[in-house]
Amino acid sequence: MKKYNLLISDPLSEDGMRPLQEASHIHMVMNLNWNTEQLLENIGSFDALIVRSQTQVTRELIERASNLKIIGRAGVGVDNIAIEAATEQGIIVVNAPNGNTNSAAEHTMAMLMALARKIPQAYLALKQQKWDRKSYIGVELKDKTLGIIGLGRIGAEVAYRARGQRMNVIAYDPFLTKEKAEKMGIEYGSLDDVLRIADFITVHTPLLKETRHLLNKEAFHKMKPGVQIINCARGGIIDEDALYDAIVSKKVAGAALDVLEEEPFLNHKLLKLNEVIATPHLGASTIEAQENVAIDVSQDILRFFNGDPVRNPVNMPSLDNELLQKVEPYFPISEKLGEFLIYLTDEVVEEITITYTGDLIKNDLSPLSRKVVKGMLKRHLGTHVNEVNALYLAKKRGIEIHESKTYTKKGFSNLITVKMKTKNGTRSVAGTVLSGLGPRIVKVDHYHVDVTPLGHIIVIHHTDQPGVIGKMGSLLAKHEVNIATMQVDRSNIGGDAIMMLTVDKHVHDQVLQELLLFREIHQVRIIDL
Ligand SMILES: NC(=O)c1ccc[n+]([C@@H]2O[C@H](COP(=O)([O-])OP(=O)(O)OC[C@H]3O[C@@H](n4cnc5c(N)ncnc54)[C@H](O)[C@@H]3O)[C@@H](O)[C@H]2O)c1
Ligand SMILES: O=C(O)[C@H](O)COP(=O)(O)O
Repeated sequence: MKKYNLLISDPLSEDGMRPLQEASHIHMVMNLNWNTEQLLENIGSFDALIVRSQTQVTRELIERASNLKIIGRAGVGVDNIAIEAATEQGIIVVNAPNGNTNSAAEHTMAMLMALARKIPQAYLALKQQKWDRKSYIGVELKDKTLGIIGLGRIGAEVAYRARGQRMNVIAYDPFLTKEKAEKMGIEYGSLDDVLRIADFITVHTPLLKETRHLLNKEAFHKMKPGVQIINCARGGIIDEDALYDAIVSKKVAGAALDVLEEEPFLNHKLLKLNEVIATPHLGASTIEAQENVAIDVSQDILRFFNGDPVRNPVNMPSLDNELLQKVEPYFPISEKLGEFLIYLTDEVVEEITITYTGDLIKNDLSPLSRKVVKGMLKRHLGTHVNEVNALYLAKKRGIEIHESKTYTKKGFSNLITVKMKTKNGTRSVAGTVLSGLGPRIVKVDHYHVDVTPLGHIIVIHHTDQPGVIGKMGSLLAKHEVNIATMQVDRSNIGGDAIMMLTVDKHVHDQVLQELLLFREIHQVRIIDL
């Protein structure tokens, strides 16, 4: 049995990793002390890598990772992973988005309360033998307004907890509707509303181009005097210079920070301000969260190496069980349609249109489209192409991919038609899965056929006239090529026709050349699927 080498480069829960430890086909190496150079030097021998937020999985590291197939992030944020580079290399990235939600929300509440009551500052004074009750007068949370920017998993949990503290909550999230806010018992607002109204502002967005420095000089300017800020999401969402100035100018009364732009942060100027309290990125650091994320990521790594679809892909569409059950039977035919079609041309492919017809169209069919494109590219790019990088590789080669859906049924409960445009015209192939019989190619261009897409296939375009089949049969017999099945269709009597043969062995070029010597035969394609 093939053994896969797995590197774990950040501290993870041992209990959570047990499924991987017990898997006989996984060889786990835990190395928490490698510096960047050592990582670069050694990454080439690993099939899988698991990290938290500490290891920087840069483009350079990914480009050195010639055997890497999967990167697991035991947590939510993937801003330490060069996702684009991973996608280009066909490396799947998975994360564990649900396991630390609760802990991060609880940490946010702990920071909110500690900030409001100046607990860390008072504790520090006590440790320094100072009994000072005047300097640490706080504020109540009850009836204050908490502004939440980013109402995803953690933001929503924070909202529920803040309501429990009898706070008013106003939230901004591009996906938040008035109805949803009402249902949650909170107010829905724009970003400006949140900045203007809130007494405390907590951010819970990912770090993206759009969220970098979301709280900047202008944003602080719009806030209420005396506002307090919490960041238990990602360093970089807040412009740290702007926050520093806003605190020094007394516009902002305090800030609680679990994360900063550069970590570890020991000598940051913000930490020198009395108004700032901080923790060293501890939002997910609970026994429960660490066990949860380690289990989730381990299971996805195992699923991947067992050939099963992963649950939490970051650079591919995710497939829940319900969707998987519907689309999985169509995986083989989708890939074979792509593989088959590419044999029909010697020209550069400019455009691919994948049309889905039938019951399946209510679902996200992009996993099938990825299979089609993978099948097409595989012939020329080999095993390097997979479901992760197929669309990227097609785009890089200037191939436009279109997907369309139509309800109109044409005799099959579901039909997938793939059309390929080259400078010489278009060719197409359609396929389905027949109940109890499996995948079938049912149409090539406008001809109807019924062929299992497997093994060696000869596609012959010819003129419909007596004797062609006989001549062709004798020629194949002369070369000891046994015909397994044969399909014929034509445009009209005496017009253009197609013959599709499945044969028992690979057909050599010599046979193809001899077939083309027959006047009635216009084109021959030898296909090995
Ligand atoms: N401190 C920690 O240890 C810790 C632990 C867990 C998660 N996190 C971080 O917390 C953040 C949130 O995690 P999550 O699991 O809730 O993610 P999530 O994807 O469930 O939620 C993020 C939300 O932000 C919203 N959003 C995106 N752009 C926005 C914008 N410009 N303005 C307002 N909202 C926007 C999204 O619509 C989404 O609803 C992430 O940055 C994650 O990395 C930190
Ligand atoms: O995004 C996350 O999941 C958190 O920031 C946790 O990061 P960590 O795994 O390094 O604690």
